[in-house]
Amino acid sequence: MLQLHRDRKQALRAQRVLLGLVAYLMWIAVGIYLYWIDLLHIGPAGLGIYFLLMLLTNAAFLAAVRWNWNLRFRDPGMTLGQIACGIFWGMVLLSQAAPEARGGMLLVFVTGFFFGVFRLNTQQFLGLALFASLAYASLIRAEWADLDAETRQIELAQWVFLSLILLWMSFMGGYVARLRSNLRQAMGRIEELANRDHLTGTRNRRAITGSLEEAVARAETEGEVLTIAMLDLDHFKAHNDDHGHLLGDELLKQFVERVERELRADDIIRGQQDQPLGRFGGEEFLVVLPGTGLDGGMLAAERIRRGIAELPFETEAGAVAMTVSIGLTEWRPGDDCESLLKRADKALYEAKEGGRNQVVAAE
Ligand SMILES: Nc1nc2c(ncn2[C@@H]2O[C@H](COP(=O)(O)OP(=O)(O)OP(=O)(O)O)[C@@H](O)[C@H]2O)c(=O)[nH]1
Repeated sequence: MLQLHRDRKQALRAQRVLLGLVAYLMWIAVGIYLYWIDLLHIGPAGLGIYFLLMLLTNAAFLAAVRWNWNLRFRDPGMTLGQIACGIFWGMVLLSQAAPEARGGMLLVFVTGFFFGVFRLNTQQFLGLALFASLAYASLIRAEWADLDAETRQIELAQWVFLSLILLWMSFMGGYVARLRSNLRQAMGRIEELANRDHLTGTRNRRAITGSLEEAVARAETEGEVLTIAMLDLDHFKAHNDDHGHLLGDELLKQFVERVERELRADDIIRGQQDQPLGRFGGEEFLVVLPGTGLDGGMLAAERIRRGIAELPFETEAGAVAMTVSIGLTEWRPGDDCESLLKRADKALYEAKEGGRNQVVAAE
């Protein structure tokens, strides 16, 4: 597929503008055919200028997406504007066509409304339908005096049918737009569920590994520093054995809350887009700190360690003291995710061996 923009959403919008171009080309074919069978009032020069101006509006929409001017609008897809332009250009050609050609032309004309399905709600559809209906009414009104009785009847009938079809399309389009919005919400929810750890509510292994892969790629291509920390609760099995699995679960949840609080309060990490913590496995957690070197990572890890050890956790079974061991390492040239994780694991093992409740940076 033609790559129209580096940004995925903008590329989609540009594709829609090109779909609009297809509709305009279809309309141009209609114009040429009508001219050929002598059902148009304008000559080749007028027709050429008309086609050119029409295509220029389409090009303007494409340029707006290409150079991101559209992002300042509430609807960056510019759906309403594009359809309104389509209606305008449609009406211009309809006004230049012989009355007997208009019935067929209207068939092609209404297809432009399908673009509304991408974005518009029922009210906006109705607004456009009203605009098109009034435009056609004023077109007939302007020619009324020159039309014979039979043509007047036909034109009136066409206007009524056009208005009815547009009304129907407005409700249908609004319905599809609602379906689309429900679908988008459901997709968002599914994505959220796919990335959350159901017990602690923090990001799961899949999500945090995704962040790690992106950070490693940026370290490789842009030379951005990166530090990761592997966290493992100390003697967690004993807590489970002493108080039961449910209390263990409660401790894990409270642990995550505390770590997230410490990370949020950290100046180095605060500006990050994604939450840097994820549950890697049972009582093991990974913190990914892109843009942070080993010194900054050390400060963050120490802060977490202290935040866990300084106060016992309040539970139904009373206060439970917990500590955490942390293995830390910085990205080095040639590292991939696996080598980085392996080194962090090794440092974590040393922290455990060294007596737990401590942070060890990899050699
Ligand atoms: N309650 C609860 N326990 C879990 C969960 N996931 C893992 N565990 C427990 O975590 C414990 C991990 O024990 P070990 O790997 O022996 O480690 P440890 O007791 O923390 O000891 P060190 O890591 O050496 O300090 C096991 O008892 C697991 O059953 C969970 O989701 N909920």
